[in-house]
Amino acid sequence: MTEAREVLLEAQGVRKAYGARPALKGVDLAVRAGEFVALLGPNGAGKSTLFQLLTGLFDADAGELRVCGEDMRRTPVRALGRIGVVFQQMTLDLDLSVEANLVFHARLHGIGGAESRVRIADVLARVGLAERRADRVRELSGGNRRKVELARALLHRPAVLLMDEATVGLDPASRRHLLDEVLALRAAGVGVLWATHLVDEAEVADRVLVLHRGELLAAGRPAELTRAAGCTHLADAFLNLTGAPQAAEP
Ligand SMILES: Nc1ncnc2c1ncn2[C@@H]1O[C@H](COP(=O)(O)OP(=O)(O)OP(=O)(O)O)[C@@H](O)[C@H]1O
Repeated sequence: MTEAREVLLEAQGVRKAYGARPALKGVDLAVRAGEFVALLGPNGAGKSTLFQLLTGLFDADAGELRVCGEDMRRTPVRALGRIGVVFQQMTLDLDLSVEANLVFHARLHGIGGAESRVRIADVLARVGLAERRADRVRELSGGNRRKVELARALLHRPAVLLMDEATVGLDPASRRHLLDEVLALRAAGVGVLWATHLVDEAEVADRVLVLHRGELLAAGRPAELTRAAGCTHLADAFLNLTGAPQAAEP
């Protein structure tokens, strides 16, 4: 059924090398409206490199990237305007209030005045932080800081949400909360690409893409991937495919 939905994010033949060392060796992927896709790979697989290309931080050596049909090379501003992103490293100003961090981001997207106030109230309510809007980010727990980053990523109403190892450093309950918040966005038609090295996060995805050493080794629903590898658990299938031991949960 998801196959009939609009493709929001598309990569075709994407390659990237750092000097002589290839980081992505020709990656094809698609994320559709309302679909949660896990990009599962061990350390060094190329997940962050792919995210840096998808967020326009640098160009691919070859291949194409499109967001809502907008080519990342030809119309980068329009393509980037449809993306929301939470990077692996936190990028909030700890000494500003939750609200001030969001106002700054709203202005970057040309959203000001009453519209900005309405949207900030909306996104903070969505992540359960309406009561914390005046608090400095420094006073928030790690889990709530991540939720502020999620709220910020949603402020300009992106079609696609990119989450790069967003649960790193969070305790199990906070990880689960953040994951649930993002899974709930599917109902609004948001497409999500969720990069992780944790198999349990990939188990709840609509589709899993296994990335290893710059190559996609497998793609499919978690149960399909598990069956195709002749395993009963996705963790074993991942281990078979990549040879990498599953990282311990934080
Ligand atoms: N700036 C860089 N210069 C040189 N090599 C790099 C650079 N960034 C990444 N690499 C290399 O490219 C490969 C892919 O790295 P990348 O960070 O994209 O993987 P990852 O899946 O995000 O891993 P991790 O989970 O450890 O961040 C690795 O071999 C890495 O050492």
